[in-house]
Amino acid sequence: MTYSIKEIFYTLQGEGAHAGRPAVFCRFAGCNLWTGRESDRASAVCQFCDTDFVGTDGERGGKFATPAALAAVIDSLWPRSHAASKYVVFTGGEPLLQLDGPLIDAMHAAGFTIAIETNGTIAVPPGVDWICVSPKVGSTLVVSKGNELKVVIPQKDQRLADYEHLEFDNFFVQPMDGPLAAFNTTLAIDTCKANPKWKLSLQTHKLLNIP
Ligand SMILES: C[S@@+](CC[C@H](N)C(=O)[O-])C[C@H]1O[C@@H](n2cnc3c(N)ncnc32)[C@H](O)[C@@H]1O
Ligand SMILES: Nc1nc2[nH]cc(C(=O)O)c2c(=O)[nH]1
Ligand code: SF4
Ligand SMILES: [Mg+2]
Repeated sequence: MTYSIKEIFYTLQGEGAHAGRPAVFCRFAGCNLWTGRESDRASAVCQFCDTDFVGTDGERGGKFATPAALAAVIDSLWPRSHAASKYVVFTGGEPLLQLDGPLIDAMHAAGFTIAIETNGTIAVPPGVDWICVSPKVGSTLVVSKGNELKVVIPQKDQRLADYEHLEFDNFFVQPMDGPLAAFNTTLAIDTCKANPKWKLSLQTHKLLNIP
């Protein structure tokens, strides 16, 4: 299939259990919970998105006709002679609308460990090495196990207890960015202190002013 890619960049993973880890980010275009158009935000299932995932016009974005072509661009960003630590994060938009077995195989063939950031509404194909699920109130969660559950708080009608039985190795709350970011950060800290099942995930790339 042809992959529609918004942007590809090399940075540090900003969030979750791997915060600080060098990673190539591959951002797929499109999402199943919002069109990405501001005029649709108020009626979207997911209304708080901080990301432009519309189109293929970002850095190194485009339409890639084969897994090998996409894997080659991702691989070209990894520093030469440090092949042992190759790490790619597939995000979006919603990466599971496009990430498939042939692309997973191509990344593994190039020596990468593969992570995804997903909203959890679409099943994860076999072979993904690190699964981060960030559930959205109002959507149906179908991915009930993985490596980290990263819940953006607060969301209307959200109950953290609904997630605590799921099979994840790490449970994070991440403060919702936006006009109430400072309030939401205090709320997230208080949430973790009151219920230590949860750990704090900050969007450290925003604090550092890196992509
Ligand atoms: C842009 S999403 C793309 C991947 C996937 N669609 C998802 O929602 O997980 C990447 C991460 O950013 C989080 N995120 C999006 N908007 C946010 C905001 N305003 N504040 C905090 N985290 C946000 C998402 O919950 C998700 O964990
Ligand atoms: N540095 C950095 N870390 C991230 N972790 C998840 C991101 C995402 O947008 O999926 C992201 C991102 O956009 N930048
Ligand atoms: S599901 Fe993810 S990409 Fe889609 S609108 Fe929500 S945060 Fe953005
Ligand atoms: Mg982001």
